[in-house]
Amino acid sequence: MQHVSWFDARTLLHAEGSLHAAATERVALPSAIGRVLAEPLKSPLPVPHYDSSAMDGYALAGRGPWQLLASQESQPGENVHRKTVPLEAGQATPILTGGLLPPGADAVLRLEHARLSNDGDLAMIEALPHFFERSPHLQPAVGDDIRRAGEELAAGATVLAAGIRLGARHIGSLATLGFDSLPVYTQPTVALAYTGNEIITGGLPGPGEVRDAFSPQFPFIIESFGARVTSTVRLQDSAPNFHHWLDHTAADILMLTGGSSTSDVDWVRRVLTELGATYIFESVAIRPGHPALAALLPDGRLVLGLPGNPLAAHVALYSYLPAVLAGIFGQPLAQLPTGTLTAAVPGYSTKDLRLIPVTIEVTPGGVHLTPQDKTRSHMLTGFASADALALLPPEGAEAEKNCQFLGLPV
Ligand SMILES: Nc1nc2c(c(=O)[nH]1)N[C@H]1C(S)=C(S)[C@@H](COP(=O)(O)OP(=O)(O)OC[C@H]3O[C@@H](n4cnc5c(N)ncnc54)[C@H](O)[C@@H]3O)O[C@H]1N2
Ligand code: MOO
Repeated sequence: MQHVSWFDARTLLHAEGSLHAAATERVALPSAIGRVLAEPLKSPLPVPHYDSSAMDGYALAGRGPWQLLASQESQPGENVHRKTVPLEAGQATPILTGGLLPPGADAVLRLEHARLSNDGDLAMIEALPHFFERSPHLQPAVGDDIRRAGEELAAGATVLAAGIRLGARHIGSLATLGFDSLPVYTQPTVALAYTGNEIITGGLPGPGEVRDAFSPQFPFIIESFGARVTSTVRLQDSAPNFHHWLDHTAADILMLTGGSSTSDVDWVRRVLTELGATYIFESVAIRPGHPALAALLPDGRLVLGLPGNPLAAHVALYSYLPAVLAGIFGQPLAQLPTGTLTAAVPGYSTKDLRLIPVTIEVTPGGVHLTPQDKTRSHMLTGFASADALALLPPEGAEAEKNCQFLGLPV
């Protein structure tokens, strides 16, 4: 029986994942959200990539007043941002925010800081002096309201490191740099099987029946970790059903809920043994969630068995799948942050590490973890509003104790 610590379970799975590094593919920008970047990205352009105006107003050359050169006629729908006329000292031309700075221009005067006048046939423009009381000539200084090419980033600068998980905000920034597609790791595939003949999927459960606490959200959680759920089935509890599912399901990771404990009706271990699976671990020294298992089938597919008790299953899902995926994506196993408990947690009867749902509050004084109640293995109401799982010793902990925690990002 390979009974391991929670830390060892994660380290073993991370190491196993590292042996199955994901392949790389290119995907269009919007499809890259949530994917893991496979190569570092360098900016193909300086940012901004051209000198432009930061405001609507007038591009100026030299000191004013300025002769206003009319902008060229434009057609409806035409991109006037590209249209410009070269300026000589003493000349100005209208410009829009983001418009290409004309050759010769050295500042921009905002529309609302300008006064138009006529000098004979010439249209003239001056700066309203009270807006420029701190400038030596009561007018814009060289560079005012100009965005210079490259002031944000030089061309070739690294913008993102390989291995980061791409969020929606990364995509906006990469679009401005001109990327159309990105190199990302392929998503490991996960097949899910839910067991439990007592489980029903809708309506009010009667005595001896239980509403399914996994299928409505497990695929979402798994995909938010960066994997792709390729199939889900509901297995009637039986060895032949499980055997058939393992034999006929193609996925990198086969994840089963329930049927993990050691009683006679639990056939999971029996079938795994029949199929010649090698255990990575058979149980973990934690509460809740000790009957979780991980095994390798002879063809390399990974089987993760999550306990049936709902909180135990969630604890196992958040503890182990991200560890495997980090290995597959070439990422280190995440370091666990620490925080202090705001209340004592009483001791427990076993010698196992406990993972207790907590809410997190961050103050200038530090990270505070408030233990939830209603957190026994079959309970989800405390976990539902928790932000993290605090790692606590079996003997419990006093308030103010510092402890590690595993974040619950989804
Ligand atoms: N004699 C022992 N009994 C149990 C032990 C033990 O060590 N000795 N361990 C207990 C612990 S701890 C856990 S956790 C469970 C693990 O049980 P299984 O993984 O075999 O899961 P089941 O027996 O199928 O179900 C347990 C429990 O969870 C409910 N369940 C299952 N699936 C769902 C679902 N999709 N949604 C909501 N609830 C679900 C199921 O109805 C049972 O109540 O074993 C303990 N027993
Ligand atoms: O360890 Mo069980 O998984 O307490 O619920």
